[in-house]
Amino acid sequence: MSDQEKEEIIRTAIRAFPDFPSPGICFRDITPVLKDPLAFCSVIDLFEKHLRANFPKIDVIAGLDSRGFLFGPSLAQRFNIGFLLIRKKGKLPGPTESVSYSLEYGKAELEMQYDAVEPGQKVVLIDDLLATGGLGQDLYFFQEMNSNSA
Ligand SMILES: O=P(O)(O)OC[C@H]1O[C@H](OP(=O)(O)OP(=O)(O)O)[C@H](O)[C@@H]1O
Ligand SMILES: Nc1ncnc2[nH]cnc12
Repeated sequence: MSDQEKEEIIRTAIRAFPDFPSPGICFRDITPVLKDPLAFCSVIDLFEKHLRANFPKIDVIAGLDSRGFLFGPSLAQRFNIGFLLIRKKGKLPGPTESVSYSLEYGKAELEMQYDAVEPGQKVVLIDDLLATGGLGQDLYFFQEMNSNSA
């Protein structure tokens, strides 16, 4: 199957819900992608292809709470590398680093364990969608921890 066909399967599966969770927001619902093995596999295939083409060295896949957790582990398996959790505040034990950011609706704070990444490791952040790009701040989060974000 071509990449274009995979993209079409994914695009068709994602549903749009206007005015959810508040007026003016068009919510993109990925749950049908998870229900359909072909759509889910297409997502992982395209992520993998993109990463292999653009990043020669990847040490860790990091998933953003919570929808990044749905795709990250399957992708990490493709590369035979580890997966780490970046969680909403207060969920991870031990020393953590945190960052606050604004979302399309509301604000949030993310945390990761201080020893989750070794200095110099190349980390790929995985999530389901970009709305305002507020999560781009996570790049600074990783830089602060002496890592390199791909
Ligand atoms: O581009 P942005 O404005 O940063 O928004 C995108 C982020 O918002 C959603 O997560 P949310 O915080 O709603 O959490 P959830 O995955 O637990 O629903 C989505 O899964 C992305 O992580
Ligand atoms: N428009 C949107 N659809 C789905 N999830 C979101 N998270 C933030 N904005 C979103």
